[in-house]
Amino acid sequence: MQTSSDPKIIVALDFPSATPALELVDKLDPEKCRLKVGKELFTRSGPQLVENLHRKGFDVFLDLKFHDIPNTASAAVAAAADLGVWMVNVHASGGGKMMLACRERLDTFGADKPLLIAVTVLTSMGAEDLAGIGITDSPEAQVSRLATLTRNCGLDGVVCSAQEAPKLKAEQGIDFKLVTPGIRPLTAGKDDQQRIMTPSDALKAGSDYLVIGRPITQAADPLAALEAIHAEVMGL
Ligand SMILES: O=C(O)c1cc(=O)[nH]c(=O)n1[C@@H]1O[C@H](COP(=O)(O)O)[C@@H](O)[C@H]1O
Repeated sequence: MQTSSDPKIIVALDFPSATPALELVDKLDPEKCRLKVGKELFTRSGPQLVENLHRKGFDVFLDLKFHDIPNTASAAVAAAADLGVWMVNVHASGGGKMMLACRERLDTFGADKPLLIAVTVLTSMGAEDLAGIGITDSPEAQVSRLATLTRNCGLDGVVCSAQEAPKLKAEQGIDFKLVTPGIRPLTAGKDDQQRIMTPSDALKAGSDYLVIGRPITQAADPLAALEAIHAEVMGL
């Protein structure tokens, strides 16, 4: 499923339960943003909440970052497709066999299947964090490696930092979708993110979709925060 417009902003509904999430959602316009349901909210409120968001007219990115053996991960993305979500993700570090199995399984769903994307290097990680898990390449090099693997497995794009977007667009081509969290307006704090960029700079760098959570959800006036970001990116 997809709305008629193609909103670039994906609001991360990182709330502890459905009630505060829906309080915000009821003020939002599905023509201006999409919604992301992640691990916390899905674990509490599950498929019923996703169905509710669909009834309200929103595209949903189900962000459960599957990372498992090919059989289990591909069954999980099929369950996401049954829910009718717009986008679903896996961890590229789950490897080529896992991603190929997910691709093949989703292809059985025909034209309405969700976009399938892979997380490269989490935007909360820097070079030191990578070294801690035995990866001595820079985040940029590791993102490129995982993006190439992802594209070779036929996935639709990757989750990465907007800092890597120019390089990835050049390497992977214009149609390979770049979904970028770690978006911070100049006035917002960094929180636990490391590889960050402002909304307008991210779009200029080549991001296709901006994932934005706390700068909107924790703002004193979330709707005003979203409107300000929307105005910033619409001017581009
Ligand atoms: O897959 C994601 O959405 C994701 C990948 C990544 O590398 N970094 C990242 O922050 N995210 C998600 O994007 C959102 C960012 O939220 P804020 O940091 O509050 O804007 C969170 O819901 C994260 O789970």
